[in-house]
Amino acid sequence: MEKQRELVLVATEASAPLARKVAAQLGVEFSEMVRKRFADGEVFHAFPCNVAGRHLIIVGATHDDASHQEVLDLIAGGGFWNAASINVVIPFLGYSTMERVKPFSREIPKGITRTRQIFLARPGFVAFIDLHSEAVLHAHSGEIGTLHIWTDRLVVEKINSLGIDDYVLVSPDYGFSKRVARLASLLQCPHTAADKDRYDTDKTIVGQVSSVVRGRTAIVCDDMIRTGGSIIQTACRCLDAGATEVYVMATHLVLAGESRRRFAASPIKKVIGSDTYPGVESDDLLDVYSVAPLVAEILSSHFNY
Ligand SMILES: O=P(O)(O)OC[C@H]1O[C@@H](O)[C@H](O)[C@@H]1O
Repeated sequence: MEKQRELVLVATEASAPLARKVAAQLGVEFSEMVRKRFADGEVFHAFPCNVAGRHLIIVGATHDDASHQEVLDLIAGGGFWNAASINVVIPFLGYSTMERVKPFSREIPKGITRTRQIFLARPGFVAFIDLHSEAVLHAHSGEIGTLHIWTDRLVVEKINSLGIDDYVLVSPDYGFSKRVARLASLLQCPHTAADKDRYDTDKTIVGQVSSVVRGRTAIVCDDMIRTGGSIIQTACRCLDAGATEVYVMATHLVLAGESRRRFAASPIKKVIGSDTYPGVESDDLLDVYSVAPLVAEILSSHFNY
């Protein structure tokens, strides 16, 4: 088959489950990288097939340092073995919330510097999914094709599938309210935003929510859940303001530390999110949908299939 001959789809170790789903949707085989670990922790990588003259697709979240480095290694490897083009899909971009710094803070804007490392490895095309901020797209000088994929269509399908009649979308902060307003216009439902303040690395405080939620189901939407602090507080403010029940939804389910336990103890009805963050699967707490159909569609149109 033409497509199978022209494309090679590989992934970082952690993003292989998502990459398999993308490959199935795209109608190509998933090529598992050959990996061997040395006693000192160094990792040997080899492509399982010839990539020379073929379009290499690399799927890899950069959620931890090892995966970030693996993405860089796979891009460099594709160049070394003469892939016709190197195309990267980053389902979750690590450090994406550190994209701006306060004047004189001496902070390193790692959202920018780490994204720049990816661009400097010389891929031809990089696609990101539901970025915290599009500022990172400007971390290169223009010669690389970038695409920011919004998952609006999947979110709309998921909310419609819940079968709730009267609901309000709620953003935990004003920064995300533009996206929530866009989703609300697609779903033709009301929307509102809470007022969130981040006063320390993992600590936020969320103010009151408008009475538009009274007597309705509130669906709190955000780009990511890390500790769960922002979204759980927003859910509680919705109930304080008279919401009948609360669902929460975020693309990237990081779920760090004690967050699962906090959700289990919260009044939240369901935690909904996608499979961009490695290791996330549906269970008693989580309702996970896949971004694979959307990623496959984007890749098909990128390669003109
Ligand atoms: O409150 P937790 O879950 O720790 O962190 C997630 C929040 O931190 C923000 O920057 C994200 O956009 C999201 O609103």
